[in-house]
Amino acid sequence: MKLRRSMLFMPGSNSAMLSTAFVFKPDSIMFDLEDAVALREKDAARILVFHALQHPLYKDIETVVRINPLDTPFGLDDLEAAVRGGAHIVRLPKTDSADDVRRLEAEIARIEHACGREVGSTQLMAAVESASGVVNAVSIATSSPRMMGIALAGFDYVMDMQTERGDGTELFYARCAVLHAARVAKIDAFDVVFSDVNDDDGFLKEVDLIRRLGFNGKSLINPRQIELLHNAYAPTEEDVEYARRVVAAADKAEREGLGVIALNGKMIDAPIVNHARRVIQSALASGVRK
Ligand SMILES: CC(=O)SCCNC(=O)CCNC(=O)[C@H](O)C(C)(C)COP(=O)(O)OP(=O)(O)OC[C@H]1O[C@@H](n2cnc3c(N)ncnc32)[C@H](O)[C@@H]1OP(=O)(O)O
Ligand SMILES: O=C([O-])CC(=O)C(=O)O
Ligand SMILES: [Mg+2]
Repeated sequence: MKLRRSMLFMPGSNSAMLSTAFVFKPDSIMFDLEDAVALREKDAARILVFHALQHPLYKDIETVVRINPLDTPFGLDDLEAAVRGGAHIVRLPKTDSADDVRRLEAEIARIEHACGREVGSTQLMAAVESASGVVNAVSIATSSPRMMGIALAGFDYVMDMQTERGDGTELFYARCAVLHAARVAKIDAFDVVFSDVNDDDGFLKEVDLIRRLGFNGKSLINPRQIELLHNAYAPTEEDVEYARRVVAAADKAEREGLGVIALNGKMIDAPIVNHARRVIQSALASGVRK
């Protein structure tokens, strides 16, 4: 089971962070060339990220580069650096339509071919940050076999919607739309950045909501959020114990040729057994909640 709970952003211009970030062990690390990088640092950041991608310290971790959109003066140069540097995933911000992804895909294939990287090996994800992006989420998510994920980017999205971040009501439709698009396309879904790095309670409340909705994980901005997120996503010992009993009861029922059965008065059928197997797999991959 490939876990993608935490995708840690870091400004591509920050050489101190680039040289230490791998120690925090997020599931994926995201070098940002877009909004975390000042205009006059764009070129320097691109070179730093190109070198960081090839450093042996990053060889065991999934790497993502958030490029600038292709209609900016930086987008294509960013893409060259990301693909030639060997990024596993390119994240396209401010994706409004499937055409944005298709244009990116064509450029990636050209660069892979030119630099001798296997054509098709660079994966893609799209961040939707506007009403158009959210409304087009299904066509964006299904736009390319390279797509591995779709993310909701809350800050630009609430601006486009002429509102602001609040208790989550303002994101409810967008979260559901992005999540459904991901499940239609069979790719991963990532929730928004939580910006107050000192508010653990607020962060955990948001994580509880998005975990129950079904998101694979979240974009993060600070290493202190990683452990909190991973722990909240791990199943509890009771969940695992119950899942084991469900699977054992289902296996016994199958040997005896029975279909639906009951365990402690609760119906056990195929979806419930599948869920139980998933809980066990996820405990094997992430451990149990502390
Ligand atoms: C709307 C958007 O587009 S969001 C996406 C773009 N934004 C970003 O990439 C922001 C990334 N995050 C950051 O820059 C920072 O975490 C901030 C500015 C939010 C907070 O900074 P600080 O208050 O200094 O964080 P904090 O005190 O927790 O830092 C502790 C250590 O972790 C490091 N650190 C902090 N954030 C990160 C990060 N995202 N990646 C790697 N290392 C980090 C710091 O360098 C510091 O290291 P040190 O102890 O060796 O000096
Ligand atoms: O992509 C993200 O998660 C962060 C971002 O740009 C936004 O919220 O506007
Ligand atoms: Mg944004």
